Amino acid sequence: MKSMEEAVRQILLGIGEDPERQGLKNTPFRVAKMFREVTKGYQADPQKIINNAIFDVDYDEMVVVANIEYYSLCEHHLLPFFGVVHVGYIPRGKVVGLSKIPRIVDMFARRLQIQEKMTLEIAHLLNDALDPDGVGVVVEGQHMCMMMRGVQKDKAKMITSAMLGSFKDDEKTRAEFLSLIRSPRVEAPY
Ligand SMILES: Nc1nc2c(ncn2[C@@H]2O[C@H](COP(=O)(O)OP(=O)(O)OP(=O)(O)O)[C@@H](O)[C@H]2O)c(=O)[nH]1
Ligand SMILES: [Zn+2]
Repeated sequence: MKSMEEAVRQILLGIGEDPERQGLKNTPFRVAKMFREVTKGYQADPQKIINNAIFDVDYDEMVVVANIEYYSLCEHHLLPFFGVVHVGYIPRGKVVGLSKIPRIVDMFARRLQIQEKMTLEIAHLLNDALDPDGVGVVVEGQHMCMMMRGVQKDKAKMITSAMLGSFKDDEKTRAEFLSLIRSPRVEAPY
């Protein structure tokens, strides 16, 4: 903790600032606290998040939760990337409590990430926990490291997907999922 604060102090010195001036005096403390907050997904236990909320149900049609907003940090630049996640699955006897899906998204988003890995991690956790007929995850992301620096393309959006089971093997299932998340009724807020 103290070493994180010292590291932030060094960054302030590195950019030519005066870490002792009034506005910056508490900044090393604030930044260390902020980093712990936005990376608290490392401490989360996936079993604890979902174990108590798996329910036996006969429902065997597609379940879709669209437009789950997330904020993550790219592991290359420690700058935010953010957007929405769409999750779909076809249960095989077991469903998960609705709120647990955004909690799973947050658990993986609040780490240093690349979007592809986060997409896969969400899909595999649901697949392992529910043993469903299939899982689909689509992630839309805008990356600050590409918007405010580097190539500076602020309209470019990255779209990644992970399709498992019937979402991978069955074209109709995949098409149904993609059409549900593209429906104007679930238009992304971004
Ligand atoms: N595939 C992928 N790449 C990412 C993600 N977040 C950031 N990147 C990219 O990671 C790459 C790192 O490339 P480097 O050449 O090592 O770093 P850089 O010199 O800062 O690259 P520029 O951004 O092109 O200036 C960049 O192309 C970023 O756009 C992500 O979630 N997925
Ligand atoms: Zn980056």
